[in-house]
Amino acid sequence: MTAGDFDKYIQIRRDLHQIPEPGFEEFKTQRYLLDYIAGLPQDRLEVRTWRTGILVLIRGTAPKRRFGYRTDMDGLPIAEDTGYEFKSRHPGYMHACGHDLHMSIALGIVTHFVREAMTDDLVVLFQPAEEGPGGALPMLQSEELADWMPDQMVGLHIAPEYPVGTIATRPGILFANTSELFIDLTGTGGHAAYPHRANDMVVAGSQLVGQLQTIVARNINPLDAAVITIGKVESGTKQNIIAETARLEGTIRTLSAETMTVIKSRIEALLRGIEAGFECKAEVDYGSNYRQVFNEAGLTGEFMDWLDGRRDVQLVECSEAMTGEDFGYLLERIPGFMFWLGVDTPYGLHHAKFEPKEEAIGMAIRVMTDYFTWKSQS
Ligand SMILES: CC(=O)N[C@@H](CCC[C@H](N)C(=O)O)C(=O)O
Repeated sequence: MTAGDFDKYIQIRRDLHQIPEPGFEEFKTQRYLLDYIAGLPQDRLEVRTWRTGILVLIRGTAPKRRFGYRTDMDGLPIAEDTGYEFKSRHPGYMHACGHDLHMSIALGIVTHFVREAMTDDLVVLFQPAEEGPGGALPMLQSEELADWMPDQMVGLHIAPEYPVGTIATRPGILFANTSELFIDLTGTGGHAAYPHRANDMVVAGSQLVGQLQTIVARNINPLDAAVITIGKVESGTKQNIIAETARLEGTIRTLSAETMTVIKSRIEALLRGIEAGFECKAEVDYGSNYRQVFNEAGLTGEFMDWLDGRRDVQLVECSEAMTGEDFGYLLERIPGFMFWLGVDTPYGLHHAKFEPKEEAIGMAIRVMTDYFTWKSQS
């Protein structure tokens, strides 16, 4: 592939960047991807859709194995604040987690192997709803994937903190276990001047936010990493009305499944305390839960050794991160690994000013196509 070809994938990323959509509503994104794939030589290609996702099988010349590669597709509810000319055209939505780059890289991989067939088969999964409620598990369980199940799975995620050219990964756990967290408090609303006749859920909710932060600080071994973040609080309608309800929305992250259980039981204990203390009702819903991303040691070690010989890659053996990824479900069933791809930007994932360096797209396509070709020959 030439540098000119890589420019095409930058344009694709920019097109996709303009149409970020919520999980399982990636209709325009799916249409864009299907139109692109329809324009490729079709002789080795089979395409299936599953909800808003796509599965692409590229038949090898004499397949003995089936490799798998996965990209996510959805955007985030963030009002974009970049300086891009190709800003999101969907108000309040943005590709702020790199899924536009991920998809463009996946199209580059598909394009390469329909033109230059490898011996083995390759299945490329365009998976919806990574940010929630999670597309990986139902896609894994789908009829569409059942007879195309790969023997090995690879995925990447862009990393703002590393320079372009860097690949960071590790054998074992890479990303945390996650659980969403939705708490609803219900009390009694009323006039702001008569607090004694009401039961104020702004006060109960505020106390609860503080109490939740004591779980990681006071109930979890400091050597066992865990996070509770409340990212959204909703309560009240007007400054002189006592709020009847409060809703807290957040996420829990842990490096072990046991710690997740401990945190959930502590949350429930605190909710019983809030109910007793504020004479209100407290309900919790854990939304979607993702398994840890656990890199299979043999394949990850082999990939890292292979990368070590490349002059265009700076390999980093990184620490675990408290990010989550439903790719963990794929790795629970199929051996494989995920890695971070450096995109060098001062603003982190999920930030409105997030501007990843696009040169990483070509680099990732080159590394992944070389890797699958090498694996297919080994
Ligand atoms: C890579 C990344 O940023 N992934 C998300 C996954 C979110 C899972 C779920 N909706 C939750 O919030 O728990 C992340 O926030 O780590």
